[in-house]
Amino acid sequence: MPEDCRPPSLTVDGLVVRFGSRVAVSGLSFSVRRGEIFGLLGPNGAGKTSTLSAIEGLLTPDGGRVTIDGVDVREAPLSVRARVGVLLQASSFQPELTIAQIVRLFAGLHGLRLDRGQIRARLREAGLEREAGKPFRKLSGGQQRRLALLVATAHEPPILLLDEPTTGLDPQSRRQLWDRIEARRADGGSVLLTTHSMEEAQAVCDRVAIVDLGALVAAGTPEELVGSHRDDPRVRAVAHGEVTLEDVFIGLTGRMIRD
Ligand SMILES: Nc1ncnc2c1ncn2[C@@H]1O[C@H](COP(=O)(O)OP(=O)(O)OP(=O)(O)O)[C@@H](O)[C@H]1O
Repeated sequence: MPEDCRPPSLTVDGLVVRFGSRVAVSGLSFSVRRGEIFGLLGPNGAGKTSTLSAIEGLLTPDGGRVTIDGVDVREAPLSVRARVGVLLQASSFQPELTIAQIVRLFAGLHGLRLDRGQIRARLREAGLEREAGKPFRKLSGGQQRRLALLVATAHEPPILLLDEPTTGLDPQSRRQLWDRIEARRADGGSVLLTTHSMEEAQAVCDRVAIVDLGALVAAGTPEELVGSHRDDPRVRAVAHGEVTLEDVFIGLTGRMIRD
């Protein structure tokens, strides 16, 4: 099947999320196909985390629909939990639990009983084998992120939601996480991630959506976005030379600092 004809596995259609009188997401629509890494880009407060929260069922949308393989997430929350892995912005675990205990515990929450050998194999894949007996509090930032990703994917969900997965990581840890995300794609998984890094969007995302004030501003492959906005005067005004994805992002969302 040609790549663009792959059926979407995750569809967000006219999503609205409000917090009191504040509109966090305002009629947002996009879809993520199987075997695709899709990036949600937007300034602080644009509504990215609220969108992920609505997809994973942590909050009830005030309008619109989220479907996973055609099933409305509000109608089948258990099926969503089985099909979606979530890596939050700040994942933390009980500081005194060992890494092996954490993996066993969270796999158990998904109904998986992992024996010692299976836990060891998963830790090895994540580059954490030597840390199996360490308490969580002793892990480095990169190790914590790798553990969080391992836990999020313990039940091998076909869809991954990653909220700023590489923020605060050193280049080595970041590259390793990219490799792991790309491996999920190679296995046919779908990945929706948020990022403030245009480098990351360009390096790993097949398509991106720029959102601002809860609404879609532009979507396409990073190359398409640069190509179609290269001559936009707002983009030209902020470019320092050859137009980049960051120029398009700032040109379309403005220079104003957000809260
Ligand atoms: N629990 C909440 N109560 C009230 N307002 C909220 C809540 N969560 C988010 N908001 C508001 O909703 C809007 C969207 O926030 P959201 O966290 O979704 O943005 P974001 O794009 O993820 O931002 P960032 O890049 O800073 O993480 C913001 O104006 C934020 O202040």
